[in-house]
Amino acid sequence: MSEPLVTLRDVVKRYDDFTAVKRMNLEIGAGEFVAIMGPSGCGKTTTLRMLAGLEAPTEGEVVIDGRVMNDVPVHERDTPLVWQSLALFPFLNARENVEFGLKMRAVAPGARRKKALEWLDRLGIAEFAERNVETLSGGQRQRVALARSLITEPRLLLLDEPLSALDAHLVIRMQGVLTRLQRELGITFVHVTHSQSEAFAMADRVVIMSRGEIAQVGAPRDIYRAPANRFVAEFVGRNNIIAGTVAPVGPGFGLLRVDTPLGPFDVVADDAPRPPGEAAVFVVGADRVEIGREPRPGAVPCTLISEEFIGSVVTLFLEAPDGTELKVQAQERALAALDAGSGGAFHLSWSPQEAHLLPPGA
Ligand SMILES: Nc1ncnc2c1ncn2[C@@H]1O[C@H](COP(=O)(O)OP(=O)(O)OP(=O)(O)O)[C@@H](O)[C@H]1O
Repeated sequence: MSEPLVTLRDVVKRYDDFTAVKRMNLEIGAGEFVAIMGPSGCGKTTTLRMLAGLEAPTEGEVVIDGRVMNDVPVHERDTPLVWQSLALFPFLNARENVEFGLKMRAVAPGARRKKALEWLDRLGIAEFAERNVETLSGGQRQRVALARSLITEPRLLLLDEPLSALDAHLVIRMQGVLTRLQRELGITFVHVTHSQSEAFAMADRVVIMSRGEIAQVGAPRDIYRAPANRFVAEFVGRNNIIAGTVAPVGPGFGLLRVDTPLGPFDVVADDAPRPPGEAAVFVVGADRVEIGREPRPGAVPCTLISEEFIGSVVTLFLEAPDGTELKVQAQERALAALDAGSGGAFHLSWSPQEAHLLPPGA
């Protein structure tokens, strides 16, 4: 990571006797795109509001660009926050809304007008400059809000679910707009979202929070393929989580054997001490499971419970004889040959390389 622009050092936020953020430590590099995600109430917005100066930490330090910001009021900061409801001024047109930040900085009318038009153009909405914002569509208003936040050229832009009110096709377009802008401008983005696809599509690093704590920080691929604990494995979804105990005799070759109710499985060993009989949990991505009609050595026999279509990708939910639910994700075309609709037995398998061990006790 580049030099950190933002450092959260042992940050705690309490509301009376409820702790919304528990001793959080995080560094965000200059020019990084970081997404914060997690279930409702996990402390995402509280964290973002502390970065924006809308909340003061109860303990710890929020450092931005080398300066401790705990007590710096919002109007002395350069950390605009864009959120779902936008809070555009309804009595101003698009250009006037965008100009607002420069007006507050006493920039001359001609100069700020020119700059506002440049930003509206950059966001592809120059033609709406003189329109009242109330008459614009959701996506257009979202762009006005972004232009208004970016016109002061902040080093850090905070985004709180900015796309959650938009239609699915607009979300994809706005994701493109946001990532392009972020790369072109080199501004650090911290983006709070409920949406995994949004976070994984845009962010360099994703922070997963649970109950006021960071559960994992990493590149989207690492979070997806190598979850640090059961919470993350379940939260990112489409993972098969299989629990067992370390077998008395291992297969060697860097592999560990885990005895499970589905049978013994070999998985890639990690560095943790793994005495025989100790609990071991591993994760296999649903898209890494092979499914066939024929029994194969080591494959798990299953019956199909349900199917879910998302575009051309299908997820099959199956049940093993002991009641364990397993998921398989594949292209619809690849599954057509299996004739899933006719019922009957399926056999699932995966290679040891696709099985990711969770750390002991995680
Ligand atoms: N002003 C406040 N007073 C008391 N409790 C608060 C206050 N603000 C937030 N909380 C609590 O802190 C916890 C974290 O809230 P926060 O808004 O950060 O969650 P979130 O992860 O952003 O959730 P969501 O996804 O639902 O927006 C919640 O339990 C919330 O009720």
